[in-house]
Amino acid sequence: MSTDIQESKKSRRSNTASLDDVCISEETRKRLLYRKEKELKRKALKHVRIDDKELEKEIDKGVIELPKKRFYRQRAHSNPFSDHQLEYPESPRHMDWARFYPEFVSKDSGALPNDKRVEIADIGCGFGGLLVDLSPEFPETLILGMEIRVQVTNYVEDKIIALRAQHKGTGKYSNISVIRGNAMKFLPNFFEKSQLKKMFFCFPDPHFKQRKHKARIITNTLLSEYAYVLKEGGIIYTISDVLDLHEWMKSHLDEHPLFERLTELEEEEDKCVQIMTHSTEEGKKVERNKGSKFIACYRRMPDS
Ligand SMILES: C[S@@+](CC[C@H](N)C(=O)[O-])C[C@H]1O[C@@H](n2cnc3c(N)ncnc32)[C@H](O)[C@@H]1O
Repeated sequence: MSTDIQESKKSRRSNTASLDDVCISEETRKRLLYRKEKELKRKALKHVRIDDKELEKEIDKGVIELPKKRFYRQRAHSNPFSDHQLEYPESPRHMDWARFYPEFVSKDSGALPNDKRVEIADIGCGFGGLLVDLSPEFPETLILGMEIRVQVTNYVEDKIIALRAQHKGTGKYSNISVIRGNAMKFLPNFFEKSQLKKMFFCFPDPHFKQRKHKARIITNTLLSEYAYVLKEGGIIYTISDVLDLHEWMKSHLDEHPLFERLTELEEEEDKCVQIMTHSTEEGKKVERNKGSKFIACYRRMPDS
């Protein structure tokens, strides 16, 4: 760990030098430097327990601050069909989740206990507001955000590192993590059959044009994959400010034999509905613009 931090400082110095040699605007230079510095820190600090001595020194120096969103901006859309050189495990058995939730690792075995698996997934988690708000509601449940955009994933990862560090000793935020991934391609590589209790689809990309509808994250084929990773009684939560997309998600879920809509009362009383309505960054933007939010939640039915 200490070697990692020394390496990170050394490499930070050499990267600063190389940026001096190229012709870029001051703003770009600042953003690149910020990203590089955060990347090095992320590499050094991620996947460590918060009681680690070296990390404590960094925290005491006040180095672990919340990331600044403006340095992580990137194009709003990422093509879910292109090959992003994403890393994904051969199968869920090949996934080492211990690195993502180090506070839950058993000291004896050095691994996560058998009953500790990701059970809540926020698909297309964006800047991670939902993860942060779900964390205290389900402190013993492992929650994962999956996000396709690199810089956005980096932001969420840096935010979780900072939050864990700022709340060291309390265990807070140790149950949330994020992974870069394309949920439309590799979900069964990450999750076993019937593993998940809840899946969130908050303000998914609307892909307005008809010829782009196939890129929507809810389709018949994808719903069958979601049904595969969800356990019976598990719930899919959807929310959107785009009525057309809401109707699209509803009609596909209504038509699918393995999903049934929650009753109005069930939706009203579900605390996750309250949380997802107000906690995501897109949801907050919709609120600021006085837009509408359309919600539909569906239960995974038993296999017939
Ligand atoms: C409009 S944003 C909503 C973000 C967040 N859920 C919120 O409500 O603030 C949609 C997000 O889904 C991500 N996304 C789109 N397709 C994806 C895919 N196939 N797998 C994972 N993430 C995806 C996008 O990069 C984007 O961050």
